[in-house]
Amino acid sequence: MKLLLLGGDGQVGFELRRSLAPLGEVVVTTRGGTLADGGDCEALDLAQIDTIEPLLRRVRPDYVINATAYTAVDRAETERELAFIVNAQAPGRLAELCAADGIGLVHYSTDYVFDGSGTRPYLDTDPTGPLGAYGQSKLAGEQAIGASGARHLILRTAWVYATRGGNFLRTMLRLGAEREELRVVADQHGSPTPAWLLADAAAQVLGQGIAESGVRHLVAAGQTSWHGFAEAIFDEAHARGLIERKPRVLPITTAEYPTPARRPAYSVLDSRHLQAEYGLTIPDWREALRTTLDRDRPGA
Ligand SMILES: NC(=O)C1=CN([C@@H]2O[C@H](COP(=O)(O)OP(=O)(O)OC[C@H]3O[C@@H](n4cnc5c(N)ncnc54)[C@H](OP(=O)(O)O)[C@@H]3O)[C@@H](O)[C@H]2O)C=CC1
Ligand SMILES: Cc1cn([C@H]2C[C@H](O)[C@@H](COP(=O)(O)OP(=O)(O)O[C@H]3O[C@@H](C)C(=O)[C@@H](O)[C@H]3O)O2)c(=O)[nH]c1=O
Ligand SMILES: [Mg+2]
Repeated sequence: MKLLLLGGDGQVGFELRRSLAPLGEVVVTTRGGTLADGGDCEALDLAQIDTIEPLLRRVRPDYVINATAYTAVDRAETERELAFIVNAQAPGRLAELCAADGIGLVHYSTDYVFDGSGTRPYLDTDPTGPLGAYGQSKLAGEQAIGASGARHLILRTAWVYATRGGNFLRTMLRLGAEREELRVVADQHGSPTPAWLLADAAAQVLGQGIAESGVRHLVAAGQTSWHGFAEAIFDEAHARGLIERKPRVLPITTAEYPTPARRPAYSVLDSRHLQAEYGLTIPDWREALRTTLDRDRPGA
């Protein structure tokens, strides 16, 4: 099997390089054509939409796994156009090309497609209503892929972190080393999900073949708040001797932490559909955090 992985240096893309390798030949792209570890790969800038077709024609993969996205939630409010090109137009074009050539497509989306007014974990089929430009652009990407006719799987996930890359875990460890006290919102609820879980699930799905096209939710089990996640990060990091001292973590409200983009107050996702379809085992978010810290030391 030949796989084309777009965005091999992102949080999820990096883990996909590992998880997809046993399935066959994996051709990897980054924006610049080199990997962060210095290795060579293919170059693809999703914002150059016309360059997608020649790459696909040359590589001729069985599946494309798209791990690229414009993920700067606050910056998307002022770079709306670029967010839509990368998160919606480019995936739409990619899906059209996949449809034409019988290529399967795996893509990732976000809990930020929801408005957060839910009171129980969101199902794949629940109505969306993104609050900000990032969520709107990701939803437009889902819709473009859905309309393309390509065989596809869109894994909607949330609160992704890893020991490398830009994410909440690494932000907390950095700020915790600098300050005695952090203030973290306690009224936004979701499910922190490690990048390795998303990469492992995609590999398992591809090993079996996409059963049915559509959107499927995939997050670690259980739920917490950003404040709860921060406390867990410091507790687990301290227990492993990764940090010398735990900062105080004060619970605050969203109103006390103003940001350019609005975020959903509740975006817990129900992963049971995907789990049943492919027989996946999904760990609890706290157990997944422990596993993550036991696998790798967080990078500086
Ligand atoms: N991070 C999160 O909390 C969540 C992420 N998701 C989704 O999961 C998927 C993977 O995200 P994640 O790994 O966390 O994101 P990262 O931000 O870690 O990685 C995104 C990757 O996309 C690349 N990229 C951005 N713009 C372009 C472009 N124009 N051309 C080529 N490459 C580009 C980035 O490269 P560069 O470094 O060069 O910019 C980076 O390698 C995305 O679809 C995202 O929307 C869903 C829910 C939560
Ligand atoms: C750094 C910091 C953040 N916060 C808040 C802001 C925000 O509400 C929350 C998380 O901050 P972040 O900037 O890490 O979160 P954010 O960038 O919104 O994370 C999102 O990224 C995109 C890509 C997704 O798809 C989402 O699922 C989600 O993971 O914590 C604090 O309360 N205190 C702090 O010191
Ligand atoms: Mg962020």
